[in-house]
Amino acid sequence: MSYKKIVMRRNKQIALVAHDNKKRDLVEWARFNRNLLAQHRLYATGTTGTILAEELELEILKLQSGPLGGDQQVGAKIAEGEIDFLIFFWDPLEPQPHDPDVKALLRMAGVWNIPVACNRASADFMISSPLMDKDYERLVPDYEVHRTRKVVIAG
Ligand SMILES: O=C(CO)COP(=O)(O)O
Repeated sequence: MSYKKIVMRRNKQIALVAHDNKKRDLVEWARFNRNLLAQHRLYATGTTGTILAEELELEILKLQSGPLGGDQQVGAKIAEGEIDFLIFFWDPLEPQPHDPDVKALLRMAGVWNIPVACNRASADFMISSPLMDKDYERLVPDYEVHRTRKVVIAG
């Protein structure tokens, strides 16, 4: 895999998502880190975003609720290069009606080398990392080979 280096924008674009049993964890974490989060541009799936906007009194760009396509919207934003970090407290103990979308979102983060925090410990490491600094150059996979892939059609 070859990579292109990109200089990251000063204000990072962070997507915040939590399943219902994990919303309390995310809210507590976000309250504690409110001032750090306030320096960035925040996106969230519908219900998570509504709760966070109320709790933090910060502007949050709200997408659809997860089961209605919110995870897919976050995934699309990742593919379009609009999200720098994903904080996704997914529930490891309960199946979701939109599990395929959850998997697809995590897959997009993998495809585009996006840092993902799936719980409070990993979110702590992410938000406190010196790599959040504006000079950090992110490695973006170069998928030119895939884009120009030739498919031989028999017949
Ligand atoms: O279901 C979700 C993520 O998979 C989150 O959606 P809500 O923020 O709308 O609850």
